[in-house]
Amino acid sequence: MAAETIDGKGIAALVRAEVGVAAQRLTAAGQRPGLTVVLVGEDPASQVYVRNKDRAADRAGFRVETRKLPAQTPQAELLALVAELNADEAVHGILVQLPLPGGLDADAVVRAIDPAKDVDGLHPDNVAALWMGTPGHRPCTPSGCVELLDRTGIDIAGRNAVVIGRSLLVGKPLAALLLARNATVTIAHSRTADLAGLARGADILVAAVGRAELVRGNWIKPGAAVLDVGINRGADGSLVGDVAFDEARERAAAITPVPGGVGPMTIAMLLRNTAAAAARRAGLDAEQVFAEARLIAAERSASAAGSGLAR
Ligand SMILES: NC(=O)C1=CN([C@@H]2O[C@H](COP(=O)(O)OP(=O)(O)OC[C@H]3O[C@@H](n4cnc5c(N)ncnc54)[C@H](OP(=O)(O)O)[C@@H]3O)[C@@H](O)[C@H]2O)C=CC1
Ligand SMILES: Nc1nc(=O)c2c([nH]1)NC[C@@H]1CN(c3ccc(C(=O)N[C@@H](CCC(=O)O)C(=O)O)cc3)C=[N+]21
Ligand SMILES: [Mg+2]
Repeated sequence: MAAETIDGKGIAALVRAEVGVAAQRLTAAGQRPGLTVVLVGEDPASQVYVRNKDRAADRAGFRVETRKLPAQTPQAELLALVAELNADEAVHGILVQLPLPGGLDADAVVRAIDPAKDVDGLHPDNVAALWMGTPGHRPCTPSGCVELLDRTGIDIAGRNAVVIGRSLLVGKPLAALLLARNATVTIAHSRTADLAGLARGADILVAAVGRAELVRGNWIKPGAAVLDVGINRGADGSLVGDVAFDEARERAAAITPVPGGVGPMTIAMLLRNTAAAAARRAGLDAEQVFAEARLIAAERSASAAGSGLAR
């Protein structure tokens, strides 16, 4: 039997609707959520991200801007921009697109971001908070993956999770989040022996590699949940994930497509982190703002459905 396709696009729309309600409340409290994305050079995956994020932020009622800089931008100029954004009261979230072009020191740039505005969750203070289980911004793609599992009703505790990929942006933080939810986590990478065999033990398999269709159907444990983070360009310019979708869906119980899976969730969680930063600036409890927004958003969609105006 073919797997359930996890509707990342639809679930992300729900999260964005909730964040939109929170944004109205925060705007009324004098803190309209503001997000600035810094894009240096022309990384293709970053361009997909920037395009989709602008529209989503706009619709959720955020102030959003993208600062585009040429690939030859000197380090000092990039650091000066970060300092300017740190000092700007209208900016609650700063995201510097990675990877940066050669010659720029991403580590130094990320360290320069005010941790409270580091909505990507990459500053060492936020990385430490993640592993310690204390409050801080969590990276967007990993938290989007967990949100997808939760909103699809897939259990995490006690299950074997295999995360392929160990980047600071995706693999490592996702492993930390799954561990915090009591999964038994294995992190795999380019030096892992018998990757296919390891994957076959996974109840939850995540591919965050950046190699089109690396994960084949016979790597999937029957009944597993498969999350495909990869964004690769096919020969015809289309987007392709790290999982051979048509093969994998024959064995998995649930699987995310590309596009329409993890990618839209990354954007929804970026907006949520930015709204959380605005809430804290307004002196409000972000979790409480979201809990209330969730109820209001659910009421609105129920009454829209009741009046025949389903979204
Ligand atoms: N959907 C979304 O929202 C997002 C998608 N992405 C996409 O996800 C993918 C991964 O991104 P990111 O984590 O930043 O990538 P990185 O290039 O930073 O990391 C890739 C990881 O994959 C591992 N790897 C490479 N080749 C193999 C292989 N043959 N077998 C096993 N492991 C391998 C690498 O191992 P090693 O460490 O040994 O080199 C590394 O740990 C990319 O396609 C990216 O575009 C990224 C962010 C968000
Ligand atoms: N500092 C930093 N943080 C990141 O989180 C980060 C980054 N740099 N650099 C690039 C990668 C890539 N990334 C994506 C986010 C959303 C989509 C996305 O919206 N995907 C849609 C695409 C839809 C389409 O346009 O066809 C989908 O999968 O459905 C893709 C890719 C975030 N990244
Ligand atoms: Mg996707």
